[in-house]
Amino acid sequence: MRAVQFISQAAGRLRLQWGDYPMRLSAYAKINLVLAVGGLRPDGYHEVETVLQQLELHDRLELRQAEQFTLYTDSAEVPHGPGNLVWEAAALLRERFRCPFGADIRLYKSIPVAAGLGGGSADAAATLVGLNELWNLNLDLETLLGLAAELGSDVPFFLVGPTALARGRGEILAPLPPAPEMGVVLVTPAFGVRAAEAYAHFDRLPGGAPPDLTPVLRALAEKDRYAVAQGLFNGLEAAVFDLYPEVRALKKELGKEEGVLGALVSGSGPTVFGLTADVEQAEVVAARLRSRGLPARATKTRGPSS
Ligand SMILES: C[C@@](CO)(OP(=O)(O)O)[C@H](O)COP(=O)(O)OP(=O)(O)OC[C@H]1O[C@@H](n2ccc(N)nc2=O)[C@H](O)[C@@H]1O
Ligand SMILES: Nc1ncnc2c1ncn2[C@@H]1O[C@H](COP(=O)(O)OP(=O)(O)O)[C@@H](O)[C@H]1O
Repeated sequence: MRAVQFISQAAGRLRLQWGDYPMRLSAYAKINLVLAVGGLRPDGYHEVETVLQQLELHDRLELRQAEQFTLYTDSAEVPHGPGNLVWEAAALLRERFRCPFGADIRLYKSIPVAAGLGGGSADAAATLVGLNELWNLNLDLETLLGLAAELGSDVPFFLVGPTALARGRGEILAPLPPAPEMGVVLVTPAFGVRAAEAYAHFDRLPGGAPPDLTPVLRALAEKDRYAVAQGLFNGLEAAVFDLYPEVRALKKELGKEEGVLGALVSGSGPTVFGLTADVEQAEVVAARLRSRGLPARATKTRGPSS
């Protein structure tokens, strides 16, 4: 892993601001522009090669020093204690570094849960960064990346963003040039899909040809949003469609919309995203879809300094 390359970028990746009290962080969602899935490994994970891109859509966290450790969240869809990735990240730090400290953490969810948008992973990464500051642990990025990988395959990416290539089970990162700014329409059905379920079903289906990542990597380097949209690929998509045919229908609907340059299921789904030239176009498309009763929202890609 080229973790060292990321050290100087660390703090800027998660928007981190704290005055006297409390510390506030934003935890940004992701989409997978490309997700190539390889073989099942002896440890139960699949080899992947994926281009991850952060979005402006984000959860918010507030942290402050306290005697005990407590977690409040405004979402009824995530655990309010153990099992919440915020709780798990804090527990890992406390146990590994024998931290005697407590904290009150408030988590305000905006990223849909179990939607393929990496919300839990983003929250976990933000918690690692926030508590590292709050508790003065002085852990370097390489250490944080290792802890992040223990919490989940996608968590390390959220320490670096906004655009990266991930390999292995998702934890081996290489930076990529930030994507050109694009509008993103998200259509998220009311049900969730677990990553384990999508990968397990992938194993039951016949394998396809592995995609060539070169066009998307070139498109990112050239900041060519049309070529990025042309290169979209998700190896889990067929499994998600097979399990949930309504997701295939949603992708068709979104792909037909004027102004949508390309559409794809994000990660293990069920969110389908559509790329547009800018956020204004994404808002127009999302409003049109909402007027037809579809659960759509607009956001945009996150850039290096946003
Ligand atoms: C599919 C992806 C695409 O970015 O994300 P989501 O769309 O779910 O957010 C990731 O691979 C999900 O990453 P993450 O959600 O962190 O997964 P983990 O908690 O590490 O693993 C959950 C389960 O998914 C399966 N898994 C995960 C990653 C991987 N490379 N191979 C796998 O087979 C395993 O069954 C594992 O037990
Ligand atoms: N802070 C959190 N936010 C979202 N989901 C969480 C969180 N903590 C634990 N989870 C659990 O993690 C699972 C995956 O959620 P999420 O990260 O939103 O989805 P995905 O892996 O599809 O991107 C869900 O079952 C959810 O209950």
